[in-house]
Amino acid sequence: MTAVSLRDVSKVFNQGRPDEVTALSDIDLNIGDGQFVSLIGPSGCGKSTLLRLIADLIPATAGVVEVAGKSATQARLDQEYGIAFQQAGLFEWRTVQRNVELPLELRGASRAERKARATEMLALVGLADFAGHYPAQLSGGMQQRVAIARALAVHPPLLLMDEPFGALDEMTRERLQSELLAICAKTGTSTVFVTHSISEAVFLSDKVVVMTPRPGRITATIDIDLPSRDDAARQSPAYFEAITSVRQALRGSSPAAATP
Ligand SMILES: Nc1ncnc2c1ncn2[C@@H]1O[C@H](COP(=O)(O)OP(=O)(O)OP(=O)(O)O)[C@@H](O)[C@H]1O
Repeated sequence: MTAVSLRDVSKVFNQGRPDEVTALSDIDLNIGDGQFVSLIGPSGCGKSTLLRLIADLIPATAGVVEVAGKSATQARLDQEYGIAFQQAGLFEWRTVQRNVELPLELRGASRAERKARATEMLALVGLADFAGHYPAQLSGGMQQRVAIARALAVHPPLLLMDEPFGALDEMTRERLQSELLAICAKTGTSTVFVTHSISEAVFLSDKVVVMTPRPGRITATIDIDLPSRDDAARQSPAYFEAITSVRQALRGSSPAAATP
């Protein structure tokens, strides 16, 4: 089945006003079940807007957005996806455990079910021993792992992530990338991942979608085929070749490259 499908989608902000912005134009994108897809492109090319359309946080101006074969609105109501942003966005006054329980509370899950699921998710992200801590007592990387656990707590088939590792140091980032891949493989979750990092996109993805600004469009879709997704993969010729392909696609799409 198709996890996400966008057909001929556009998004115009402030339509009809002097400050009108066409953030996205002619977007066609299909993401298969279990696929990991990254969106990459220069600032302002509409990556976050695309993610927000899929999440039904904002409506499309034209075109069709479907998640798990349903309208984006229905998919949101059915909690078909979890979201994690650059800021972990945890509630400071709730313990780690109770942060992860939140989406289950919103769904009306029983106390026992919430506790069991949160415990399972915290074990999955390696934070079983921190359930009783408060967010301020955790490092940035640990807070991101709590945010991922929370996003996955309702076992959504789809995970939407907007630069979740952007604020982390390189070593923590690489470790969380590997952990995320392991979690997605274990749970069969499809993922849409926004990043500014070419190497991050290549390491994580089955498919890298390259976007260009003004108006935001998709200019290339690059399939990534690495022999493995472990640390050795970061040294493989296939990894460096894929990085070059994405870099070239980005150069081709940058305004500077169009200047004679
Ligand atoms: N709520 C809004 N109202 C008006 N314009 C908006 C709004 N949200 C985004 N835009 C505009 O839409 C365009 C795309 O923005 P978006 O945040 O999706 O880009 P991005 O690729 O995620 O950028 P970055 O990499 O800097 O995060 C930009 O020109 C932005 O100014």
